[in-house]
Formats: sequence, structure tokens, C-alpha cells
Amino acid sequence: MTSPDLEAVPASAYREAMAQLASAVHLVTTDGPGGRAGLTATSVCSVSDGPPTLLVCLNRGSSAYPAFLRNGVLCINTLTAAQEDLAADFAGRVPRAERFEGREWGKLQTGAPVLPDALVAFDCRIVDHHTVGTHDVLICEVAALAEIRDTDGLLYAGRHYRVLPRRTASAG
Ligand SMILES: NC(=O)c1ccc[n+]([C@@H]2O[C@H](COP(=O)([O-])OP(=O)(O)OC[C@H]3O[C@@H](n4cnc5c(N)ncnc54)[C@H](O)[C@@H]3O)[C@@H](O)[C@H]2O)c1
Ligand SMILES: Cc1cc2c(cc1C)N(C[C@H](O)[C@H](O)[C@H](O)COP(=O)(O)O)c1[nH]c(=O)[nH]c(=O)c1N2
Repeated sequence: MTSPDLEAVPASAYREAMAQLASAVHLVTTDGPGGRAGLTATSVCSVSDGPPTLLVCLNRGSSAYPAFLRNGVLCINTLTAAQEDLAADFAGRVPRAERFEGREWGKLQTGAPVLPDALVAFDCRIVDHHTVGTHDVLICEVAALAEIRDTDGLLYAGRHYRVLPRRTASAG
């Protein structure tokens, strides 16, 4: 242990520690009565395969957050290495209203926007949510999956985007 048990961990130290972890990068999107919205997220995790369920942690302060709760559906679009620009756009480089411009978006079961050529996409219904600090943990049941693409993935680690090379059969 490098710090006493009862000493609070500063947010800056926590973020520096979290920056050491590598994560896949996703556009989390929604559409419905609350409007179309989306943001970049790394806090996505598998919960169960029966029923197929994952979680995503969304900051309640983001402009997109109310739309997710109102719509009750979302799509986790996992980005390829070629989609790094989109990650920056949906993390705030482009205003919320303009983030979906310039490409055709698909849909599966729920109507949440599906990014063409995503590495994979999980179309979900939000079945529960829990407030923890600044974020809400959304529990999402998977209603449909998009086709898996045979291409390099995108990682975020050490505050930089990186390429996750697709493992080929010859690579073992
Ligand atoms: N889970 C999140 O909400 C989350 C995750 C990654 C980045 N971000 C945001 O993106 C920007 C750049 O992040 P960065 O990784 O380049 O540097 P950073 O130093 O702000 O964050 C380092 C790591 O700490 C964690 N983190 C950062 N802010 C968080 C938050 N508000 N809630 C929970 N975890 C958080 C993430 O794992 C992040 O990769 C910041 O504004 C950050 O808040 C948010
Ligand atoms: C690499 C990376 C990863 C994440 C983020 C950023 C970046 C750069 N952001 C922040 C989020 O994308 C950003 O706050 C919103 O896009 C801002 O949206 P509005 O402009 O408020 O709509 C983010 N926010 C969140 O609520 N959950 C998350 O898991 C993540 N992960």
C-alpha cells in the first residue's frame, strides 16, 4: 500500500492511474422521443451473456444524457482504427446537433443510430440505471448485433488513441 487506508484519493491521482488502462472506444448513440444524441465513451463492460447484457457509465452532465434516459434505448458502436476522427468529434469537437451529419446511419431493432462500418455494434434497451457519483451506470440488454468487421480496432490508452491490429490466422 502506498497510501493509508483512510486517506481520500484525489480525483487527479485516480485519473492518472486510470490513464494506464487501455480501453476500446465506442460511440454511444440514441434516438427517439428525446431526440438523437451521441457521445464517445470508453466505460463499457460486459455484464452477462444470459440475457446478453452490458453496462455503460454516462456522465449526467453531458448534453446528450437526458436523451438517453428519455429514449430508453442506445447503440454501442465500437470504433475501428480508421474512425479515430469520429471519436474526437463525439467527445465534444463537434457540437451535439452536428455530430451525425455527413454519413448514412443505420438502425437495427431499437431505432438507435448504428454507425456504418463500426467494428461491431450492440443495439440495446436500457433496463436499469444506477446513480454513482457524477455518472449513471446504465444496464443495457442487447436486442440485436451488427456484423463484425474484419479490421483493426481502436484503443485509448495513456491519453492517446492507438491501433489494435486485427489478429490474422497466420499470426497464431
Ligand atoms: N468515464 C468517463 O466519463 C471518461 C472516460 C475517459 C475520458 N473522459 C473525459 O475525456 C477527457 C480526456 O480524458 P483523458 O483520458 O485524456 O484524460 P484524463 O486525465 O481526464 O482521464 C484519464 C482517465 O481517467 C478516467 N476518467 C477521466 N475523467 C473521468 C470522469 N469524469 N469520470 C470517470 N472516469 C474518468 C478515464 O478512465 C480516463 O481515461 C476528460 O474530459 C475526461 O473527463 C471521461
Ligand atoms: C477517450 C474518451 C472516453 C470517454 C470520454 C471522452 C473521451 C475523449 N467521455 C467524455 C464524453 O465523450 C464527452 O464529455 C461528451 O462527448 C461531451 O458531450 P456533450 O458535448 O456534453 O454532448 C466519456 N463520457 C462519459 O460519460 N462516459 C465515458 O465512458 C466517456 N469516455
